[in-house]
Amino acid sequence: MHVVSREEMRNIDQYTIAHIGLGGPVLMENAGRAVYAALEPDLKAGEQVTVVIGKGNNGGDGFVIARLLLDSEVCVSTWLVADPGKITGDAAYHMKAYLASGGKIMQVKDDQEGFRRQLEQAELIVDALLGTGVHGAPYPEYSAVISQINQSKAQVVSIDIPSGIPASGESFTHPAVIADRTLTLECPKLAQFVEHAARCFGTVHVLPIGIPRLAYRKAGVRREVRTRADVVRTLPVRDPFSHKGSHGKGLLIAGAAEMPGAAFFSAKAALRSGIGLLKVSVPDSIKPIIAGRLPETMFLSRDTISLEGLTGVAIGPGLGREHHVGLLVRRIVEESGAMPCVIDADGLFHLKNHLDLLRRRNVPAVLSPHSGEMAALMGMSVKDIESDRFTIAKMFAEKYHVYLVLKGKYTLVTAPDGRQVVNSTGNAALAKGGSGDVLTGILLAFLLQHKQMMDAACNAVYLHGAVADDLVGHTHSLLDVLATDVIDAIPPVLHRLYGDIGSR
Ligand SMILES: NC(=O)C1=CN([C@@H]2O[C@H](COP(=O)(O)OP(=O)(O)OC[C@H]3O[C@@H](n4cnc5c(N)ncnc54)[C@H](O)[C@@H]3O)[C@@H](O)[C@H]2O)[C@@H](O)CC1
Ligand SMILES: Nc1ncnc2c1ncn2[C@@H]1O[C@H](COP(=O)(O)OP(=O)(O)O)[C@@H](O)[C@H]1O
Ligand SMILES: [K+]
Repeated sequence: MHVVSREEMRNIDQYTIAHIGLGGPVLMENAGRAVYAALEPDLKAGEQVTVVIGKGNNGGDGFVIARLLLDSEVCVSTWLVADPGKITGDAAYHMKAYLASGGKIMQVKDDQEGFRRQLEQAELIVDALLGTGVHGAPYPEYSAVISQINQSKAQVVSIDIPSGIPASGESFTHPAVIADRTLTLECPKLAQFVEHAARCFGTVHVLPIGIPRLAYRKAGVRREVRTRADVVRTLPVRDPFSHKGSHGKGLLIAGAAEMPGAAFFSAKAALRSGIGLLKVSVPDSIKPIIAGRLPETMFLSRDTISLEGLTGVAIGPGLGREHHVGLLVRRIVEESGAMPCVIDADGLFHLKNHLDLLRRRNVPAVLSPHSGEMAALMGMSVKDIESDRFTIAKMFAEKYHVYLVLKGKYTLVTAPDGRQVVNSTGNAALAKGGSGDVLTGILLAFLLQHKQMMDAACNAVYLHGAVADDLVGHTHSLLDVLATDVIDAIPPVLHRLYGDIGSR
């Protein structure tokens, strides 16, 4: 499933209309019908449904929905914020069809009191005020209606996007509808994955409206949401005659005297994720603790680290910030140029002023910062990163020729060529120390087993989140999931994914 900016969505619509020949009114009819079909199962006879309509094509969708509601058992009332005489194009076409079907239109500006009463009675509000075409803060008459909708006790369903939200995820301070549910047309817009905007969407359902895939290709969209089907299609399948050397020989350089856990989490997660052989390098002082818990690993002393015979390396979790550690990080990044190298946590800290090392590598490195680490790498604030993460991630990955795993609620993986994949799994149970270390281990193991680095990174992030979802869905709450729980719950999730592979 693609994820688009405002401009990309406009180009996709225009291509479909101009070159595929599906007219705007057809797409609008499809959109309205898809929304009606999504609403229908929950509609109750006699229910008060208020459709609030703006001047543009989002309002046009509203007219189609209102027309279909006319023939249902609900009581529909349709309120217009704009002047009907100013409605043009496809929206005017469907306004006419609505009126000709016996529908009535009220104008908010003509009957403010009636509108207030209507919202008080309403059980369901369909928000078709503003869609992807909004620019800047909603005009005063729209803002007033938005705040009335937000004060109402009715269920609010936004069409395409909660009205007022800038679709490309730009930061904003103006009012926007806070929906209980958003019925997104055709494909998700960037704003759905950007924190401030995302909070306004409620539950999201994406409704196809019949746009062919060719239109996405023509519009040059290279951004997707990872689905379970993508993961099942790309997980590595073991050759029955394979041996331990076939599944990667990795080295994990992690841990410090005061942070032994990080090395343990990454190592155990790598083992649970299928790595063939794992060597671990921790300071001698903590080796006995780690070795006692990880009998499956071999150990390399920090002073004699060599990459010979290895096929991949991960460096960073709990490493510490001393000067000599920085030298080690830079040496490893330079010497591992011909194999995958995951850089996380303190590894990123030490790389901050040496990012050019990344460009000299033959095999792109995989960096897995959270927003704070990304902000430090870029010399920006976390707020700046969060408000423009798609653009910043793309710029960084292209500039330094890396796979960037920008972690967060919707972890975003960006390839060196700018392709982007948004992860859809995971929950706030992962907002706890150690979760990132687990991901580093999964990343290392997957990079050494997948054919394509992008698939490896995306599948690792998907699995990490899916395990947290599985735990919270069955046995845990959002509070009590530990990094060790995530590691221990990898097997049942992988088991089910591999069960599905049987039929691929
Ligand atoms: N053929 C198409 O392009 C299709 C469009 N669709 C719908 O059309 C929407 C996009 O339509 P439009 O591009 O007409 O845009 P919108 O309906 O989102 O709104 C733009 C309209 O609002 C006005 N406007 C812009 N900024 C404003 C502001 N700050 N305050 C108040 N009014 C403002 C503009 O003058 C314009 O008339 C989508 O979100 C989707 O719901 C769907 O019907 C599918 C087909
Ligand atoms: N609210 C959340 N929803 C979904 N995933 C989350 C959330 N908070 C954190 N995560 C995930 O948990 C991991 C945390 O990584 P990180 O901050 O590096 O943790 P640590 O440094 O403690 O190991 C990331 O993969 C991140 O995407
Ligand atoms: K809307």
